[in-house]
Amino acid sequence: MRPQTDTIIDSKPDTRGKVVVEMQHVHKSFGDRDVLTDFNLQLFERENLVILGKSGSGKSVAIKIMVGLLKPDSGSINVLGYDVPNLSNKELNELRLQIGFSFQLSALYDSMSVRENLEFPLKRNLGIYDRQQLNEKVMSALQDVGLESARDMNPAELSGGMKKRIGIARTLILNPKIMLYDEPTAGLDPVTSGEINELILRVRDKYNTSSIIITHDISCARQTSDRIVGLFDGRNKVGGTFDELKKQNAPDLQPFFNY
Ligand SMILES: Nc1ncnc2c1ncn2[C@@H]1O[C@H](COP(=O)(O)OP(=O)(O)OP(=O)(O)O)[C@@H](O)[C@H]1O
Repeated sequence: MRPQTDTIIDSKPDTRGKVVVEMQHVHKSFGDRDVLTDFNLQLFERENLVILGKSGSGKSVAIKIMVGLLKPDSGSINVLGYDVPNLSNKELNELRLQIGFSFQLSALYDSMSVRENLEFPLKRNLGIYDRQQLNEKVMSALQDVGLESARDMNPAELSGGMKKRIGIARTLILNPKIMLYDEPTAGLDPVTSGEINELILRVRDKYNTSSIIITHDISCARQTSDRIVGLFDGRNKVGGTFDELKKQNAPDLQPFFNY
């Protein structure tokens, strides 16, 4: 079923794979604050979908509902075939193992080296303790993000861009089917932001992942997106490719494009 948005332009419907995430008519309030009023989203296999919206528009709330960290007041959420609001804790854990969450602040453990940070999810989530297997997986993840040389460094020695890359490597190491990037370029200079954006594209191409990228950075949206959904007033009001949205000149998007 197509999402109910104000303006959806469907540029290449026939080339899309199967739907991996579907959120329909999702409502969420905190007290008397309505954050999501009728939020709809479809994410297709091997698609980079950007959710664009200003600060406080509910992007993170939408993602937390998607992975079962928050319960919606109403609406349906299906992720990789799981009916998210009705999952047991065991099923939720099963689902979350297939989703990689790249946090805004990288969330690396300062007391651990880069190598130890990357080994941590392998040990905790997959029960891998074999030294050779750990070494191979760590090196492969570091190669993916172009930072083999940082293996024995501590997070404090890394630049902001390097931290983001290691954060992405730590997420990729579990081979997720879906990647969630929360403000991947926040706090980075334009050159480093461009490198992170390229990495996001490489991850899609190499691993065939589907990704949701939450951002208010229009350059990030332009570079990384196959499709963009604009979240305004609690709803996904506009959708389409970057060029389609630019042409459309929707009032809600003007502050982003005119930035
Ligand atoms: N657990 C919570 N309890 C109460 N209010 C919340 C909670 N989580 C989010 N909110 C509110 O929901 C609104 C949307 O927050 P959200 O974090 O989703 O915004 P965002 O679009 O991700 O913004 P940003 O780009 O600044 O991260 C905000 O007004 C926030 O205060």
